[in-house]
Amino acid sequence: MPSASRRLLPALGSDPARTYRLGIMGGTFDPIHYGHLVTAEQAREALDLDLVLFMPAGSPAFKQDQRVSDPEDRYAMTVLATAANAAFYASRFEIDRPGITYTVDTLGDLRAHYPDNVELYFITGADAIMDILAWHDAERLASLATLIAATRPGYDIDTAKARIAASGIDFDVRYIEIPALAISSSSIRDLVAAGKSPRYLTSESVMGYIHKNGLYLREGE
Ligand SMILES: Nc1ncnc2c1ncn2[C@@H]1O[C@H](COP(=O)(O)OP(=O)(O)OP(=O)(O)O)[C@@H](O)[C@H]1O
Ligand SMILES: O=C(O)c1ccc[n+]([C@@H]2O[C@H](COP(=O)([O-])O)[C@@H](O)[C@H]2O)c1
Repeated sequence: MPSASRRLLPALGSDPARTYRLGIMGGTFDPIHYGHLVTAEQAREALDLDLVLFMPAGSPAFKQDQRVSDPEDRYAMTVLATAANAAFYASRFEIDRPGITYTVDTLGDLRAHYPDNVELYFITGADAIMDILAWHDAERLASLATLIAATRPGYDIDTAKARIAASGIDFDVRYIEIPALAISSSSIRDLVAAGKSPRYLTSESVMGYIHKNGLYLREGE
C-alpha cells in the first residue's frame, strides 16, 4: 500500500495488551442519510466498536452502469454528516484508490496496515448482505473481517441468512436489529429533483451542501 494511503487511516489506541475493534461502514453515500448513521451507531454499540470508518466507495462495483455523483461531493457530505460523533471517521481511503472499488481490496489493505490486535468489522444493511456472494472474491473477504448485517425496511434478513448459510463459505456474520428507517439515497435524490424537501431524512449540513452545490436537480442524478 503506498504511504500516502497509509496516512489516510486513523490511529487506534496503542495498548498492545488490548484488542481494538474497527468498524467500516461502506457505501455510495449519494447522499449519506440518517439510515446510514443509525446503522453505524447501532453496530458500534452492539459490537462495542472503538471507531467506525465511513468509507464512500470511489467507483461502486455494482453501480458501474449508473450515474453516481463525484466522489469528492460524496466524501464532503460524509464529512459533514459524521462530524458530530467522535467515534465516526470519514475516510478518503476508497475514493483515492483508482479503479473499481472492491471491498476485499480495502479489507486486505486495512488488515496489512493495522496490527493483529485490531479486529475488522464490515457493516452492511440487509440489502447489501443479500448479494454478498456475488461480491468480488467473497471467499477471501470472509477471511478478512467479521460482517455486521443490520435490518432494513423492505428487505428480509432471513433470506440473506439462508443464502449465506448455504454458500459453504465460512462467513462470520453478526445480525443486528436496528430502528427501522425507510430512507434511501435514491428517495432523497428523487425528492430534490422534484423540488421537495429531504429535511429530517438527512442532516441540515448535508441538505445545505446539496443545495449549495446544486446536486440532484435533475431526475436520475
Ligand atoms: N435505511 C437504511 N437502513 C439500514 N441500512 C441502510 C439504510 N440505508 C442504507 N443502508 C446500508 O448502508 C450501506 C450503503 O448504502 P447506500 O450508500 O447504497 O445507500 P442507499 O440508500 O441504499 O442508496 P440507493 O438508494 O442509491 O441505492 C448499505 O450496506 C446499505 O444496506
Ligand atoms: O466488493 C464488491 O464486489 C462489492 C459489491 C457491492 C458492494 N460492495 C460494497 O458494499 C457497500 C455498499 O454498497 P452500495 O453499492 O450498496 O452502496 C460499499 O462499501 C460497496 O463498496 C462491494
